Amino acid sequence: MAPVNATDVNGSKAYVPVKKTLPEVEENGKSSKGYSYETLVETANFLLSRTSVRPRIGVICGSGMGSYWKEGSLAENITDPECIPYEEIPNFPVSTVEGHHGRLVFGKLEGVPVVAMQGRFHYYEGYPLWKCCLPVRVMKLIGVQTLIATNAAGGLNPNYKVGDLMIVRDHINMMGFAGNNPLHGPNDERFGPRFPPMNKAYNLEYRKIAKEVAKEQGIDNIVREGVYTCLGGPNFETVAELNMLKMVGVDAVGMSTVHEVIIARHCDMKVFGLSLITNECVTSYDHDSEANHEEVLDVGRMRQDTLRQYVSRLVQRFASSDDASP
Ligand SMILES: O=P(O)(O)O[C@@H]1C[C@H](O)[C@@H](CO)O1
Ligand SMILES: Nc1nc2[nH]cnc2c(=O)[nH]1
Repeated sequence: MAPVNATDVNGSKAYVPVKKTLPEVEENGKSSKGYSYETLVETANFLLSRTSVRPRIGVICGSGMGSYWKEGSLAENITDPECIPYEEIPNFPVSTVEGHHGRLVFGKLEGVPVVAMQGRFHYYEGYPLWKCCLPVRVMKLIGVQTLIATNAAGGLNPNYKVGDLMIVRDHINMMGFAGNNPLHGPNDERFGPRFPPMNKAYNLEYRKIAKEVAKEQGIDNIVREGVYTCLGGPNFETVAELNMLKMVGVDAVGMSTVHEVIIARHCDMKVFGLSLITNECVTSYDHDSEANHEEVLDVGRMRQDTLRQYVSRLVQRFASSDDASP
């Protein structure tokens, strides 16, 4: 495009667009569009060299599931644990959320080899989406085939109560509507296709198993199934935003998971999503309460035994179901 004339019709200086190519932001020599396949292989090889467990299932422990505290949480229940702090893992981001553990725990849950992320990376911490999801690709490279992504979320469905669990049936990628997608940028076919489908994001068989296990454990009265959405955070939502989300069919609102699931499905991992409803979304101006992070953590602590027992059994049942399938 030719530069516009520097003098506008009134004789004053007009804006002159300068044609320049913005450099790709480099961080430690890595492109802003994501680390290369080879770089992530380096990270995966580091983890394989530091651990003896070879997990097929990866669990992301959300805010309601012991990413903040130790005693009684799922990750603390892993037997023969091999723990690696994020700071020691090449190319890994570090958790900036105060109190988050920030480590990978390799070991066994009900005899099944797993790796758990104790502390995840959120967009609101300042990481681009691709970086928030980097651990999912690393999991894939070390042999993980199933991702269990858990989160804390606000309950928007009026039938939901604080302390309920929601099996994620589907998600709405709100941030993606604005063009912010973890797959944005060049595609490496070694991870997956340029245009991955997303209509079977949350594995149907796992969802059936999760309902069966809820019955067996006598918690089916608190286990729901619904649609999750992620907003960038860190602020909680306005009344108007929540009413809009309700209208489009959202049952629970959080600040994670959706982009991790997109990356997992892109590289053909099977996915199960679970939300802990930690607060009621306020959809009326007459309502006095306000969402807050302390409540999220308190409800997580209150439900930690139930969650630990439920997710541990799910791991065991998903593994047997995978073994049985051709
Ligand atoms: O990591 P998750 O998605 O469980 O954490 C949610 C979102 C925010 O980090 C936090 C808000 O309290 O809970
Ligand atoms: N965006 C969002 N994230 C949450 N995490 C826990 N509760 C909430 C909530 O109400 N909104």
